[in-house]
Amino acid sequence: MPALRPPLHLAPQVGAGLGAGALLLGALQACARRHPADWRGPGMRQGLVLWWVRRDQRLHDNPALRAACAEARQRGLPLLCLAPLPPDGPTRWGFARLGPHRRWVEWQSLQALDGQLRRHGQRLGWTTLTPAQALGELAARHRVVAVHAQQGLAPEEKAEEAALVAQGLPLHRHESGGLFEAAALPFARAPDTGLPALPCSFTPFRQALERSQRQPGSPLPEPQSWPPSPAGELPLPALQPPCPPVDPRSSHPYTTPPCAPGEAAALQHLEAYLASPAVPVYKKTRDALSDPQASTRWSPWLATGALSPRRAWAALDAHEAAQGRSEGSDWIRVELLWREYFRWLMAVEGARLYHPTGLKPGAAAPGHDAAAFERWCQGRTGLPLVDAGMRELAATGWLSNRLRQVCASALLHELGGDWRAGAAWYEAQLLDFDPQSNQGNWAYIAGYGTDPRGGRHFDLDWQARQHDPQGTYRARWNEGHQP
Ligand SMILES: Cc1cc2nc3c(=O)[nH]c(=O)nc-3n(C[C@H](O)[C@H](O)[C@H](O)COP(=O)(O)OP(=O)(O)OC[C@H]3O[C@@H](n4cnc5c(N)ncnc54)[C@H](O)[C@@H]3O)c2cc1C
Repeated sequence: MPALRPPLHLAPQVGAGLGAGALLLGALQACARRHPADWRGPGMRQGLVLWWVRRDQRLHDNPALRAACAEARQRGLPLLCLAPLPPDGPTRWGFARLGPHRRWVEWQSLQALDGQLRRHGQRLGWTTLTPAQALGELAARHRVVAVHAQQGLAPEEKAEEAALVAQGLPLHRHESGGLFEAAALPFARAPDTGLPALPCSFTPFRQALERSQRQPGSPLPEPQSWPPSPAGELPLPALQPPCPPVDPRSSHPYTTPPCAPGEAAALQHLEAYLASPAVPVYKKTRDALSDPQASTRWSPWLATGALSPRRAWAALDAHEAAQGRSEGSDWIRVELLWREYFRWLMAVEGARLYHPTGLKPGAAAPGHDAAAFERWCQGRTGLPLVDAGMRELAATGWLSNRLRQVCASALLHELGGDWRAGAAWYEAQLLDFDPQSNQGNWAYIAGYGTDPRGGRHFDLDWQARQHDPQGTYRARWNEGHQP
């Protein structure tokens, strides 16, 4: 086996942290030089099976991982688990695509997955190269007999898959990350794509599911038997980004164990939340601005895939079986169905969700006031509730659902900003960034999505009186700041 060649291209280096470590294949090469035997093992000559890790960073309920393990074992080949990091680089709006909180959380989530895999004699390799670059490089040196991966939904994810297929890589896509597979939905499916004929808004989607009485599939168990990892050391370059300072006001301190990224913390949190008295009152508390018990806080783990939504749904079933159904448990399911709806909307509409007028081609295109957008990002709009929210987001990577709506509405309606710029800012900042939920919610509020009322304009004074009557939240985040 020849030593690994230098990478064809290196991912762009943006700032410090992960961007500065865009050198996996460089490190692979160095590793191969240090361990010349490592990448010449019989397994590698005969071939290998790959699990391409995407937004499914877990061992439980993971069809792609299970298929990769089964195929590797059946063929007697090693399994390589490889995770290209999320795309980084400057956005068209003038800021980096990965903000410091998300960057660190993405990294920690992979570290946690590596820890889980090591319990089974496996390890995780990662790269800041694109999937096509990284897997192409691998395939140039090793016989990659199969690549198993979670099926992508967003246009960028689909383009990544197309680039692998164009290189002749044997890609197997697995539906995962949602509650339902396409075939289990109660809607007709397009013969060419297999995609469902989705109702035009959320309520008929939910009602059709309720009428059909269809339930999400049961979560799959972890793989029972594991193939060997490729012989020798996996290249694990030291890419760790700096840990952002923990703001003592954070309501989701992701550097502390209960909120830490990864599957183990996700499952512990799921259990703890459902064992708490928070579930029955969820519908009444969910709009709170900063109380960590007010809503489930499952989204950061759902976003990386450390938690499967089917596992969360099944845990709710078990909770109800033991403690009874409640308004709160019903409503958590409704919210999980919102997530599901936006997944299918992205699958069906794809790139249209990124057009200036989204799903409303005849509508007036949004304007954009760049200076006002900048003030919005920095929390200097002079609108106290919005400024407080935007400061919390920048300082902690978290924002309650209510404030996500309020701040989005203010950007669009008070500040004349483009909804796509707002969506890009949330993408960079949110710990729980998820392409479907983010783009779908932004389009909805902007009136370019599936809101039957044509978009939302929140009355800021009313929102402040209703959700921050004493001004505590505004004081917490605005004190000491000039607008
Ligand atoms: C403009 C805007 C952008 C958003 N961007 C994201 C995003 O990038 N990632 C993300 O996960 N959520 C996003 N949301 C949805 C929602 O704000 C978060 O899912 C929720 O605040 C997460 O907190 P939680 O886990 O405590 O939610 P809960 O209130 O406990 O809800 C339980 C789960 O249901 C799902 N859910 C709840 N509300 C929504 C919703 N409106 N749309 C889709 N799914 C929902 C989430 O998976 C959530 O974890 C966005 C909402 C808005 C208005």
